Amino acid sequence: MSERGTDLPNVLTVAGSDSGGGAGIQADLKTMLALGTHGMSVLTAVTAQNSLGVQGAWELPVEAVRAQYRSVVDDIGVQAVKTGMLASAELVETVAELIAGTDAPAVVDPVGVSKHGDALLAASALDSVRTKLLPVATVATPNLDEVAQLTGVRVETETDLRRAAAAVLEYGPRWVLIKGGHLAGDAVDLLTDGGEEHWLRAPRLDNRHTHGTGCTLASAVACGLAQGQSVPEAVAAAKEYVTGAIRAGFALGGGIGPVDHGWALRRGTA
Ligand SMILES: Nc1ncnc2c1ncn2[C@@H]1O[C@H](COP(=O)(O)OP(=O)(O)OP(=O)(O)O)[C@@H](O)[C@H]1O
Ligand SMILES: Cc1ncc(COP(=O)(O)O)c(N)n1
Repeated sequence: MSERGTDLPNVLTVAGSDSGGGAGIQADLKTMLALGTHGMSVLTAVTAQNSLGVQGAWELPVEAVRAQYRSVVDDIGVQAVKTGMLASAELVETVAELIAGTDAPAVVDPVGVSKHGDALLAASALDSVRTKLLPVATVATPNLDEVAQLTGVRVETETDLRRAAAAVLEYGPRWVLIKGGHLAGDAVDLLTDGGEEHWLRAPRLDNRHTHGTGCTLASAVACGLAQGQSVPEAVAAAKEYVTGAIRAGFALGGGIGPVDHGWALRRGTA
């Protein structure tokens, strides 16, 4: 491998900016750097955000999103795409159409609300997520609140994860990774394509600084796919990466601090 990293695969995030640097575009790009890929971004919205919550959010015009995407894909090329905050029905539909025309795997994190309960997607966009975005996903990565919003299935126990996965698969993603991070007990996620089932289990870490876990996990999956891993391989590696990042999460501001994206870069150098 060249020292300049010219062999790095290109990974694109289509997401919102988190001014506090813990989630959104910032989490995605840090993950992409830490996992040995070249990260690129299409900004969909700007949020004024910190460890206490989201103080404001502004969407970008559809033309600005489309132009960023075309600039990246037409010249540089992408080996994987990841989506996060898409804000409105119009943006969801635009991004779904752009992904459908791109020959690369897509990881769709159907971001609905922030950890503090701030809405990051208009209620009027849910139907577009179901019928336009989920069908173009190689892997969809909803958390339990997003599963409930999109399918009506409420998960209270690990066995409910199977029902949740089946309900999301009805909308057409090739794989679904249901994140059980909000359940009590171990942090258990279920990856399935309707045939294979992979249970991913990690001990629940007693660290309240977990801002950005979902963005980080989905970006890490996109990195693995861009590097040629299968979906189960990429998800297993991403789970290990996010678990390490939560373990190293740190206080910042007066509220919930971010996970530490750099932990894997420091592995073996301490
Ligand atoms: N306290 C914890 N200890 C270990 N793993 C956790 C913990 N909390 C979440 N996880 C894991 O982190 C990943 C992200 O899950 P989570 O359910 O938090 O997603 P999310 O709600 O989309 O994230 P976010 O709250 O950042 O939007 C999953 O693999 C989940 O199991
Ligand atoms: C721009 C943006 N995208 C996604 C999230 C979700 O992350 P979290 O649930 O950890 O707040 C966020 N807070 N902000």
